[in-house]
Amino acid sequence: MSTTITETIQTQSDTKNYDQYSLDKLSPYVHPPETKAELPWSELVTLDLEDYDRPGGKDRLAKQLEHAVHHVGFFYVKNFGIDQKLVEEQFTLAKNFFELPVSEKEKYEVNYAAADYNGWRRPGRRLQATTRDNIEMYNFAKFTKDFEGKYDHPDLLKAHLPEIAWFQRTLHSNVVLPLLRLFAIVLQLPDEDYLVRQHIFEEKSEDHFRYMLYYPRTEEEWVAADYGKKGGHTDLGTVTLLFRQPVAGLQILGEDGEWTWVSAQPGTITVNLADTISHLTGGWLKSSVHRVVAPPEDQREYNRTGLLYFARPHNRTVLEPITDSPVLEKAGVKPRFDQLVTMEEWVRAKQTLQLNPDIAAKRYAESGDGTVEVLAGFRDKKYKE
Ligand SMILES: O=C(O)CCC(=O)C(=O)O
Ligand SMILES: [Fe+2]
Repeated sequence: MSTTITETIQTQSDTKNYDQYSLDKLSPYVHPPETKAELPWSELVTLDLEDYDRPGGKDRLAKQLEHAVHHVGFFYVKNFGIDQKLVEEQFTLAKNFFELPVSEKEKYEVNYAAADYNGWRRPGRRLQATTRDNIEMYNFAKFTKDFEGKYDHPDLLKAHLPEIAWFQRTLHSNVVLPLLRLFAIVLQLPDEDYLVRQHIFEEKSEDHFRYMLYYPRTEEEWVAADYGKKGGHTDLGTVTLLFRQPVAGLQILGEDGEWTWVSAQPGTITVNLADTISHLTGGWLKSSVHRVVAPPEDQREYNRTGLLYFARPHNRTVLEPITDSPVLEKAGVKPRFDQLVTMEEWVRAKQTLQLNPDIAAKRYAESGDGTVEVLAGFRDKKYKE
């Protein structure tokens, strides 16, 4: 089934001559140098996914995760079965995409009003303190039958859709699904595949793969943006995968109320748990608050390029706490909504706020207490510092 889609994409690509976009003709992405600054780094565990298929490996990894998923919400994975060269190629595609003229990129612009994330999101739509954001993105929906023909792409990316589709699908099978089995083991679910079955790649869900770019700012601009310190948020899906890149900026809010910096461990993906997995466990699995702040001074001049994958359950999933987990039962977790809510409703509600800053600002102003009701009694809050 998967190959059919990939083959279709391949056939579509082949009807046109995309020679000029072959990787050897693109300007290669080069990682900026690492910072020499001494920063308070987060202490995160690293899961070696090579251990997953060895005897006893899953239990060992689940043990290693126990604290991280309940108290921290962030960890690294390594040895996830994607050649580093293919990762570098995705960075190169991202770089070359962002270098296209605006007149080309805006043909693929996100439909903000429809709360549709996929496509190109232009920088500067969101207010950050007293200035505009410096972030540009391009999101790819899953390459599955539900989205076939729905989104067009610039030729540069069309020339590489088979690789992009493969990359996205492989992240799902090599990282997301194994992690969901490990979470099930941590929760002591009788069925290790319980969460996996809510995340079947071929079924309709809003997972997406993203190229992201943070533009450098002058000192004046950083002052106006409050150094990004007010950008604390949680992500809306199941887990977010963030490829290693060296420009520091990502910070996590710890249980002690202190922000620490996520470091760039070569060959890793940084994983954070997000809202949906938290909803499914009544908050027991931690959707961690994080933000991206001004890089240390020796890295301020560089573009900060990101490759991310956002995993989400099927749209029809009901976001109630799982009932057959002894761990959740013992903790006495409660539903986080005051009525039954599906993933589709949750995505629309939270994405409407994320994509339409004016609507979000108005609703925060109306509530007056720094929080906003996203859906059915569940509230998000603004982090001031
Ligand atoms: O770029 C990063 O390091 C994190 C980005 C992020 O938090 C997000 O896109 O939700
Ligand atoms: Fe985030």
